[in-house]
Amino acid sequence: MADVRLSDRILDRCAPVLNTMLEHRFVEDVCADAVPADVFDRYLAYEGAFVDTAISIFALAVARAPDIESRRHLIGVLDALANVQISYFETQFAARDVGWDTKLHPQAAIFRDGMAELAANGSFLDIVTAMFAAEWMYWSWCRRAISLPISNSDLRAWVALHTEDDFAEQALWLKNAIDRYGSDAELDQLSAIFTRVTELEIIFHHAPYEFPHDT
Ligand SMILES: Cc1ncc(C[n+]2csc(CCO)c2C)c(N)n1
Repeated sequence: MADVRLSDRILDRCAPVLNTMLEHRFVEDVCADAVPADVFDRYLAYEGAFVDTAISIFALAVARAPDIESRRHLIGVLDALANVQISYFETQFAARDVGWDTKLHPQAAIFRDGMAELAANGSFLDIVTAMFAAEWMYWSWCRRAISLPISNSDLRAWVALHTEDDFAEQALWLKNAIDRYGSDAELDQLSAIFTRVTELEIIFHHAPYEFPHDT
């Protein structure tokens, strides 16, 4: 076991919950080209809010990073979030009935608040692991989905964004950072964070299907 990387041990430990997320109705609907239009609209509103939150989370990671190499990399992530991902939502929202001011479904708010809390209270490695869970999961299912027909070109573009080299490198950087900065003694703690994030993801991806909501 000694030669198995910490990040792979975490993935192994968390495989059941990760697989549950990878089989989520939303993922299955994307792969079956069957996401209802109103579900996609609400998903985009909640996603846009999360990408905005992700900027704050990565900013905390920059603040707590142990060296300049990590800081440089994470500042690049912040740049991509602010100038590539947010731009995608600006274009989408201009053409739709939803936007930055759309009220979050309570379950989308649970995800946002849970992620923000993990970051606020977590160490550099805790934050890296939380975002590794979120990015690795998207990279995994989007690679599957991109080889299937997706008739909505906006949804297709969103899936494609998560299969590009830049995104893959980012997910791999997080994975490698766990191995570089973590130790086996942290396996339990980091696996708990990975599990918690993936549970929050499952809650988040139910939200666009549950409408109307009145809270
Ligand atoms: C709900 C949700 N979970 C994970 C991702 C994947 N993802 C794409 S960009 C980004 C932030 C940093 O790059 C993350 C985590 C997502 N988009 N939405």
